[in-house]
Amino acid sequence: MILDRILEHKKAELRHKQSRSYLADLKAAIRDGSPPLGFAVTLDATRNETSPALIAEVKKASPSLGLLRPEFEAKFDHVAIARAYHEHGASAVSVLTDKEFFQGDLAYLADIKRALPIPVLNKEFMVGEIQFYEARAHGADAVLLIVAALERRQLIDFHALTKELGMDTLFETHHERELDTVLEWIPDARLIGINNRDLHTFTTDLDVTFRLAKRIPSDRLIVSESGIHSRAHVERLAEAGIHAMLVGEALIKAGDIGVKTADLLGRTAGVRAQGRG
Ligand SMILES: O=P(O)(O)OC[C@@H](O)[C@@H](O)c1c[nH]c2ccccc12
Repeated sequence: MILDRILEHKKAELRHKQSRSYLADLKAAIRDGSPPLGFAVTLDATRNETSPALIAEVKKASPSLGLLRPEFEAKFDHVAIARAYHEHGASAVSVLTDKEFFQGDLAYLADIKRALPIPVLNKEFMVGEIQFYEARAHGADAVLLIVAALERRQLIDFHALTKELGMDTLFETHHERELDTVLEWIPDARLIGINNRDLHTFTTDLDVTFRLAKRIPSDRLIVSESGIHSRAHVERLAEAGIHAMLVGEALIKAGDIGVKTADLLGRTAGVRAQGRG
């Protein structure tokens, strides 16, 4: 399936990054950069009864759809997109940095971090330690660990490294057994992601969130990921007590990204947003 292909490619990519001087450069950049913002804390503080906190994703392409908008071929203004998210109520931004399958870039992460005061998640396929230094050096406040992609030992060690670097970990699950692995082996896992997308078929189903959420202790923050397209979806998530939601496609493909952001959150876009392209 696609995840296996991506992981294979990611490991090959990492083999070219294993020089001591690269790690030393990243550590120096981390030392000279600003400290991370609290990702989980921000989500918790900005959610309300009618809407989970929004993590809005800067996503240029996906393996199933290719470019999400044809005009991205000529111009992809990642900072303008992130700014629209922020101005219309997103609590945090997720930035895809994988080049091969999502046409992302670590530079997008750094640019967005510099431009905005809200926390950023580095959306990557983490398979080696160097990537955590890269994430932090480019401004990440949180990273994603995909439970289906990692051994138990890696989950534990990568989470420890993430914490050491001052970032938060979002654990992504899709099946009961993956969720149980996290709950059993990572006692301090605060942010639990439930990916509604089946990586074999690419179909999304919000019921995955409702099913898995029942097993999650109430002291955790639940993040519903993928396939969230309408205000009706968001209301169902809010009713189920879901704390946060990760949305890419629906926002990126909207005629007006800012208006769609506000719409998902049940707000009307402000005057500042009107008349924008
Ligand atoms: O574009 P969507 O359906 O709103 O989904 C966003 C996000 O959940 C999705 O991009 C995603 C979830 N987990 C991932 C892991 C890697 C890459 C991408 C993802």
